[in-house]
Amino acid sequence: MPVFGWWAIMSRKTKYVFILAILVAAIVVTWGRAGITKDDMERLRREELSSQIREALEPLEKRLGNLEKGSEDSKYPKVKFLMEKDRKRILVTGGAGFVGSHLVDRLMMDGHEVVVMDNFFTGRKRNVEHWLGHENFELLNHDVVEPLYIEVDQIYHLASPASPPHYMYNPIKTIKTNTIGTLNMLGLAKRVNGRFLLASTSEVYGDPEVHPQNEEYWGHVNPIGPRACYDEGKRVAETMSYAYAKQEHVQVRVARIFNTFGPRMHMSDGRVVSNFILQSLQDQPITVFGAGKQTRSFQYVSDLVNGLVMLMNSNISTPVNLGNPEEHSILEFATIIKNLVGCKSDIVHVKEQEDDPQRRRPDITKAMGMGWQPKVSMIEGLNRTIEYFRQELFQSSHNQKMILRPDDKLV
Ligand SMILES: O=C(O)[C@H]1O[C@H](OP(=O)(O)OP(=O)(O)OC[C@H]2O[C@@H](n3ccc(=O)[nH]c3=O)[C@H](O)[C@@H]2O)[C@H](O)[C@@H](O)[C@@H]1O
Repeated sequence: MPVFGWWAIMSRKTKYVFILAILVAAIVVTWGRAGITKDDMERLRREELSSQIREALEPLEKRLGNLEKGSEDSKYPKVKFLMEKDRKRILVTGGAGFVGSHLVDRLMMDGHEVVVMDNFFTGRKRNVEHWLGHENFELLNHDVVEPLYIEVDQIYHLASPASPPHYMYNPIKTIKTNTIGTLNMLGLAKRVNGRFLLASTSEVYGDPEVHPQNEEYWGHVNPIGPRACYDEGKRVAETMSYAYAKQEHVQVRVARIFNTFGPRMHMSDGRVVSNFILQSLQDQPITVFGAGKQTRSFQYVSDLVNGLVMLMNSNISTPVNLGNPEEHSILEFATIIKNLVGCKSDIVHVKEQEDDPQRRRPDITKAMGMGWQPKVSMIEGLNRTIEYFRQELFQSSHNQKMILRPDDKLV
């Protein structure tokens, strides 16, 4: 039907409504065109676009935030939170060394503030690298032979080379470290009224005539032999500690540490455990010095660390042996390591060392009296250490450095 036909049959009222609707539509279109400019359209388009981008980015930002938070949490091993009154400021001299770094891990994880002082002669930055930047941690490149003025509550004085080839390498420096270095640290303990723990050694017993060695034994040391720089250095360090205790009322603790081993020993440490393990892992001859009848008793490093912390916080001011009494001849020990590694190395006998102590085993009755005893068996400790050196060899052959954190399975 033509349009005019419709118009003809529409009622008058419908015609008015129809005309009104057309007018309103025309006005809206004209006003709309005049009111919304091109710029407005562009702005609206941009706003729409940015809100779409924001919507798309929001979940990504959230995920990124979570990832950052996660990596922040796991950047450092977990430390306890200690109230101000319980938190101590603790100096560890030689804190980047083998034993020192394990002690630092323990003190950090217990929630204390730890200052590590090391001259990096035998210590390595990578032993404490996992704490760099932590608010409770400070690393000082400082030689203990120079005085240090800081404020601390406790001092663990471990600074000194401890492996025979290292301490014999520069005997005068070893003597200075153990005498002047110890005097400096005792002076600091006196000034700040702090507690001082000396890492002494089973070497104060020399080549012992008493077996096993208890703390009452005065020792049998050659004062002019090749080991004297260390043995006599530690003996006079003990003497100085008790002089400061008597004269200046410094609170001193003395740990006589017996042979200790574990991860983070230096590849060129030169002591028997690292030598035998590295030789076995590389199918090289295992070098027993002399006939190998001399004995040693080996403790795992975590047991030593427990003992050091316990002793520091005990009220025992006289010397305490810390060691594992399980005794083996060095020849037996070579066979044990060879079997654990499962290698083809030959055991060879090379020239014996001058003044090498023939028997060594701690009497730990006194340490047990303070509630301490070794928990890690020699075999278990050796397996962990073998694994550590296996990884160390692999990484160094790939030009990578081995960093062992306390929350890694090995420790
Ligand atoms: O490990 C330690 O904690 C101690 O190590 C040394 O004392 P030492 O018992 O002579 O340590 P090693 O050099 O490991 O020697 C142990 C025995 O193994 C022998 N050895 C060592 C190395 C080697 O390749 N082959 C070998 O037969 C040595 O002659 C010695 O009889 C230090 O002098 C101590 O201060 C330190 O506390």
